[in-house]
Amino acid sequence: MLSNLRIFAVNPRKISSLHINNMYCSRITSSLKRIKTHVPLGRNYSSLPGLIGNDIKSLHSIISPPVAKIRNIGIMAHIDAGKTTTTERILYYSGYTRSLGDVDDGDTVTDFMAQERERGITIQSAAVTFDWKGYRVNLIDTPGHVDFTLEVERCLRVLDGAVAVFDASAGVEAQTLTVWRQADKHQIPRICFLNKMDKTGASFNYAVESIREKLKAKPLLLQVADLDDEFADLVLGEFSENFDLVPAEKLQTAIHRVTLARMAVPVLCGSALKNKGVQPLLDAVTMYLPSPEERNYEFLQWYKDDLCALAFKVLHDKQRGPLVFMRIYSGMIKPQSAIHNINGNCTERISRLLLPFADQHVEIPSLTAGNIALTVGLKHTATGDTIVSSKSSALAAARRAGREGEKKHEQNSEAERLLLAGVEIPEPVFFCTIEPPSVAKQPDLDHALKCLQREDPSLKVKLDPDSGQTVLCGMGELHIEIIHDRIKREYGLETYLGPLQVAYRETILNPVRATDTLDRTLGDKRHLVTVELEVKPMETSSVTPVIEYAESVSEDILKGSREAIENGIHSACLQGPLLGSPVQDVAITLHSLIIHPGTSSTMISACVSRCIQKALKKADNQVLEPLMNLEVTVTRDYLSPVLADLAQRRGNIQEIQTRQDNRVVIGFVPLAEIMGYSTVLRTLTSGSATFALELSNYQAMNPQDQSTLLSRRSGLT
Ligand SMILES: Nc1nc2c(ncn2[C@@H]2O[C@H](COP(=O)(O)OP(=O)(O)OP(=O)(O)O)[C@@H](O)[C@H]2O)c(=O)[nH]1
Repeated sequence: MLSNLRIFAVNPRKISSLHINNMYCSRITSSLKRIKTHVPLGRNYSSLPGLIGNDIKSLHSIISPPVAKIRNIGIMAHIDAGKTTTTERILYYSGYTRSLGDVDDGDTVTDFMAQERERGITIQSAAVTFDWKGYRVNLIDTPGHVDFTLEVERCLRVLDGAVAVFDASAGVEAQTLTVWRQADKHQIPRICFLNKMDKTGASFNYAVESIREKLKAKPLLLQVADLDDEFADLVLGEFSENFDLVPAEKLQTAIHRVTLARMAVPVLCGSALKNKGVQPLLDAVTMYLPSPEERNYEFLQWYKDDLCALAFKVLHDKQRGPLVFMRIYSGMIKPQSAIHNINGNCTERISRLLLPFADQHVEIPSLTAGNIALTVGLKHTATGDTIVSSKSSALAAARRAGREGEKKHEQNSEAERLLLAGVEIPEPVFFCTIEPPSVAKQPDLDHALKCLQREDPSLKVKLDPDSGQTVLCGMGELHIEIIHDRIKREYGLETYLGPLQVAYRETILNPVRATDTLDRTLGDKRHLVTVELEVKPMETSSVTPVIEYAESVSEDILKGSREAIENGIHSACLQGPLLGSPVQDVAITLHSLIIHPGTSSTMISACVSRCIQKALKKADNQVLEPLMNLEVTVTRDYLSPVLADLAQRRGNIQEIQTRQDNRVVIGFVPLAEIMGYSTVLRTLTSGSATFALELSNYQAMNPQDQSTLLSRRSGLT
């Protein structure tokens, strides 16, 4: 409840004694209902924001503000914590929208994709640029649903700071932990916003404790006293003598420093829905989160003043073609100029340069380091590519990086270190076939899938070698559903999806040796290869096979045929003998390879591949299935039916926590058993429970479950 808000008073002129890790909190006993809000609560948000017209304040004339005044910020949280609502309020208070969008009414600015408006969830992150008290803030709204984790990772890579939004009645939830870990990985300074303080069951103390315990972070409790005049008077009057006098800017600088060093996280609270605490949050963003020049990006020294940027998002626009969002780390981008893509090793031309404002874009003449730009005209750049001004500039940077690497005895290749993204693309866990309405439409479907893959590297598309059908592989049911929907809406193609299937893997339990000979004459050429190799199980998990060469295999043979051998190994491991699933956790040792002169590399690959397939068939095989971390939040009354249902789904319950009046069931469950769980859970609990799922690992199926699965697949049951 708002009346239970705990507030730390910061006097803008004088500040009370400061013990950063043990800040004073005071309870406001008076209801904050008396606070006057200056926000009209009308829902008549005028459809799309445009820069001309009354709804949107025009952008400041400064296109590239001083870098110290830039904040590249992301908002991250568990699903439904209120990121989108908070973003809408931020846009309202920063002056860019005249009325408030509402996720429940489906008229928010940042959730501009049709599906987002209908489903009320954030799917694609949209960059929004606005100004606040002389600062330029580039804000990226990131999705909370686990199916879109990669979107979050990608966005975190280009941020200098983040706001973690929590539902104050739930504290730290499953997905908060995931995004928190991701932010740790990218060393992002953060502030916390405890949202939904108006909700029954909201507890400031509980949420702060969960930040301390589950995230292992040190919360700094802050709230500016100007939310409530009466409270401010108390602090400035009666209580002021209790505190040492510390100038406000000294306090701010100290908080800024500890936030930047990630020694602690400032915590603010409020209610985005009820328009409470949003301006202080914006102040905190500008005061405590770092500017781009305060982040220590090691690679900047290699580029000096040359352009270095990261393409972190690609969108396809029907009229303008691919739009590429870029974070500029150094140098400048101009329209009508060429850029070099290090990943693709290609040079292409930017035709236009835009400043992103949700789904509206302002044309600009140039943009400098620290900013987020939107470029038009790049046809080959994909999400995650590193962009520089020219090939020679990349070479110069590589030389500098090489020198630096030598000093530090680093092993990485120069080119590798120049690539900025470093975002791991998780392996998809679901797949299904997709078919166009007619064979004639197959090229259109291929085009749509190619465009969607450039936008979303977690979407994989394969061809089923047996049926020739196109197969979609994705991160979850929702992910595949959204892709299907987008093909229909954005590319006008009505496609048919086959049943959703779990992506299993396979491995072997014992080492096996095999030999094979391929002898084929094509035209007047004889191709003859003999190979002997061993496939053995590995203790450590590795998605790709570990390849070893016995000493008996001569250097000469390897020099000419290494690529062909390894291609053969990789292609053989894509299809295991049990289910045709990828084979993992294996090491392959090549013992001998005899090649008749003139044998083509395709034949060498084919022979190696066939030999591995033979070995895999001889081994004892094991199916590995994706195991999910599951967290179900349910009221006490419904706990028993939820547990009984999970037991039938091969669920393994680890812990049942108490969270206010709710019970939180934490455990593991095989993905195959949890398909369509949202509908089941809704029915079981009359819609009162929520759940979060995340891939934990691949685990060996027990013999009975494995044989049931194999019989089902072969049509015997
Ligand atoms: N009571 C209360 N409800 C809120 C508050 N902020 C948001 N909500 C509600 O919480 C629900 C989720 O809000 P969103 O803003 O869509 O949350 P989100 O984190 O962006 O959700 P995803 O994009 O799906 O991850 C909506 O029904 C909002 O109206 C708040 O301060 N108080």
